[in-house]
Amino acid sequence: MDDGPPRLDLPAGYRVGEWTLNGRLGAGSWGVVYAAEDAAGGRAAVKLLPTHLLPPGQRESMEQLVRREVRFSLEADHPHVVRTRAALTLHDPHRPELEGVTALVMDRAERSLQELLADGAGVADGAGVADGAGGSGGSDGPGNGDPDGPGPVPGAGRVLAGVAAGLAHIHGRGWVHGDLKPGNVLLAPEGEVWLADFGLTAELDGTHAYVPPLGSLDHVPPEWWSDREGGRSVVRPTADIWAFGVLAHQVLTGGAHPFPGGTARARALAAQAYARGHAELRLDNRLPAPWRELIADCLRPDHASRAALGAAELAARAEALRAVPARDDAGRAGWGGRAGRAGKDAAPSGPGPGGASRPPGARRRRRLAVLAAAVGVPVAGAATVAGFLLADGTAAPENKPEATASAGRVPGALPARSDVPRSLRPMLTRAARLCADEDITPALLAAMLKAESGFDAKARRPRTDEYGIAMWTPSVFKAWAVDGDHDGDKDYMSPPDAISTMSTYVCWLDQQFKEKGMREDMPGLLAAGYRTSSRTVIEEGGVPQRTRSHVNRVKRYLKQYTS
Ligand SMILES: Nc1ncnc2c1ncn2[C@@H]1O[C@H](COP(=O)(O)OP(=O)(O)OP(=O)(O)O)[C@@H](O)[C@H]1O
Repeated sequence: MDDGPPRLDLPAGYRVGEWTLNGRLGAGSWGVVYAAEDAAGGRAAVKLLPTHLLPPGQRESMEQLVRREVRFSLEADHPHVVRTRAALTLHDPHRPELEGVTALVMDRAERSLQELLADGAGVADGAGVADGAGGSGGSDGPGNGDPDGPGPVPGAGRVLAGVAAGLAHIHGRGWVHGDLKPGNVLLAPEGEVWLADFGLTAELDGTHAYVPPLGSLDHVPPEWWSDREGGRSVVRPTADIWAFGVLAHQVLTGGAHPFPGGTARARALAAQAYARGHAELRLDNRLPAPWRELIADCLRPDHASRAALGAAELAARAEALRAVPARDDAGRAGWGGRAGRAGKDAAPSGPGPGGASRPPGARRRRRLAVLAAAVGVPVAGAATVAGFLLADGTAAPENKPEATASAGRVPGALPARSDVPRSLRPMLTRAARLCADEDITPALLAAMLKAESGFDAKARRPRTDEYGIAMWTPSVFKAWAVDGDHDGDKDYMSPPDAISTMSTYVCWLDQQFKEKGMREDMPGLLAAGYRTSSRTVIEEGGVPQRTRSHVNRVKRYLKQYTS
């Protein structure tokens, strides 16, 4: 990163809309970012994008990028994407240099992943923005550092799971981020992980999009160098998958790039040699096996072979690995992050299938074993985004929702007599099995469906853009979609797809709330989160008033189904 030509030095106290600037946080290639506070003293960050200070030759394309950045920043809505609160155009007769500057007001992070890596290790990040830019400082690549050298960044698994979930959201919306690198991953004070910087984000037109040939040389895939049309780069979602592989390697090794070389250009050449079959992929030998497999899948040499791994599956696998110690030598695992519940159970007792470990505990053991087996193989139609998720490859007997290793009824299994349509029961059971957390039960899903649509597969509420049995908003569904009936497509009007997707989404909500210490009244929180968003529930510290009557209905039905 450099400090970019257009510098805007604004004093502390300067007002941008309702926000007061409070010192500069940093500058990227074409943006300057300031700390800011809103009228109530809330933290914010303001990014100024001063295209008009650029020479006329660059201005037009930069203006296009700024328009893109504004659009995608405002449209993205996911807990792992930085929230953009406003986009303003500045005008100040006393400061002509600000005329027409775009200001993006965002939630403020503590620092970027790049800064975290740089604190603990000599690290490679973006190497300039233009094709042909020189290298930035960086590591020499894999395996050649001190074996006791820099460890994984604190919370490596959590950070990577967050990045992958953000990416799954972006791809689910039909976009490519286009500039995934540690400098564009923000870490917030409460441990949140946010993807940021949509300057190179593009909407896919079919399978690909075109962007100016800009980006981090350390994170662009090998085909980036040759895939050009009319001076623009062809980008596909697999470019982000490659970038994730590089970034994951860096995060898990404290900064080592997966390809050898003292400069970004040299590392890029090494990646191209590998892509042409002239060199093997040699990942750092300290990586634990399941992470190594995932990174190797991300770094497959060409777009076509990489395309087997979609971002939703990537997110599911990263989520499953969040608790795997970030180094193979468990004694030294530099694991600063909080392990999730599955993490505690998955304390290593030796590598299992795919290198993952076997936890104690009957119900969870079976489920996590399935998960471990799923790691490293494509999990068609079953891998999902949420925490604690599994590939549901081991189908339970269809009409025996209660079937488990133990006798007796499982908490949350549907009673034999209830108003839940018979045809939905196996679906509900299978959907609940997608989530290994015991809060997510067939009974809870049934109660939510009844409150959402009254079990009506054709339900529609066009005014609020909600459809089908689980009342999905199509664009939101797209970001989470699961092919519940394995028919090759994901359709919010199809009950198996809608219900499986509801389960994975609710599973993820459950995890978000627990991470924030919210454990009381989980069915209420989940029903409210499903109606609004995790962020709304977390910000309001519980069930928002406006969802109370809906939530009470869900709880009433749940009581019927569990009493
Ligand atoms: N929301 C935020 N909260 C805190 N810091 C931020 C935020 N957004 C950006 N920053 C910091 O500001 C600096 C510059 O931001 P950013 O990288 O987005 O600019 P840029 O011009 O798009 O950069 P580049 O194109 O080189 O990636 C970075 O160091 C980043 O850590």
